[in-house]
Amino acid sequence: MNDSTQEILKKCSNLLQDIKSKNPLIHHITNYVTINDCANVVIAIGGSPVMAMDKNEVEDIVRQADSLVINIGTLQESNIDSMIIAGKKANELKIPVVLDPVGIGATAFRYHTVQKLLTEIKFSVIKGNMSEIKKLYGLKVKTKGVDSDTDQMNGGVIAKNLANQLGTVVAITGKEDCISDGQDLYTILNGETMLTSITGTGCMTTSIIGTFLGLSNESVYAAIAGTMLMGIAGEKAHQLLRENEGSGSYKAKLMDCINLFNKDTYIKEGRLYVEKGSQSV
Ligand SMILES: Nc1ncnc2c1ncn2[C@@H]1O[C@H](COP(=O)(O)OP(=O)(O)O)[C@@H](O)[C@H]1O
Ligand SMILES: Cc1ncsc1CCOP(=O)(O)O
Ligand SMILES: [Mg+2]
Repeated sequence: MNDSTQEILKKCSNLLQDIKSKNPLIHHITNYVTINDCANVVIAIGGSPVMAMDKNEVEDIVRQADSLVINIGTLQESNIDSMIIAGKKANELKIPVVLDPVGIGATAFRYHTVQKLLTEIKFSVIKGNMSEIKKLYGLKVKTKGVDSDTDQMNGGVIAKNLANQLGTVVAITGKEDCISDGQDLYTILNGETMLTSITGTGCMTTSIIGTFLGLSNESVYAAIAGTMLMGIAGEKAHQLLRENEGSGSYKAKLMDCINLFNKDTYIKEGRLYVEKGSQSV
């Protein structure tokens, strides 16, 4: 691990402490499958969630918020205007916005909505699984609902190129997580296959990134800190599983590990690989 890796882990650690002391408010326009889990992870790391979707109130809510999470998991026509109103207001007020394009490859409706969101809103971070980011990048993908493509090949190149194209930070989750601001590439080796045995770990990762964004003006560190937190917590939760305990117990332990994640955890457990811009990926 080189110095710059250590510095980044320290930065993640400091950001987490800031969340705990400042309690940022995170506005979500999100899906009804994982909404409660997303609210709980935000609280577990020290933030304060508010879920508000109606177009009559999103502008008032986002004004009070430190960041905005837009997640299209159960996209409905009525929420598209809300997303655009909230996103534009957030941009105007310089409140960071993160997008999770859940299941973008599953329907034309989701795909065209994301294209519209991209023309109307400037996102600080776009976080998706491999299928979602490949679709956004214009590749042909095998789509099965909101599930991810297990082929993780070229994740680094895709993250970097897409981040460049869209002028944002791109975070791809999977066996390895690839994060890029278009210049540097950060690969997170933390993670645990059991994270895929419960729904919502991707959405929760996005909400955690959103919480970090509420305090950091460097989006790439918010994306690293948020993504790595889920990977490490996933590993720790797995270590705590006893015989005869399955995905239900894993979910409860995951929430505990997210809540008990402390300032030293990044430094002790973080497995991060950094490739600076001049190095080709
Ligand atoms: N094969 C895997 N091995 C280890 N960790 C994984 C694996 N697949 C996904 N993860 C982790 O699970 C979490 C959710 O990622 P992912 O499954 O890609 O998102 P989504 O739930 O949106 O499909 C992330 O923390 C990611 O690092
Ligand atoms: C199952 C499902 N269906 C629509 S949204 C959703 C949750 C997706 O959560 P994640 O992207 O974290 O797996
Ligand atoms: Mg997802």
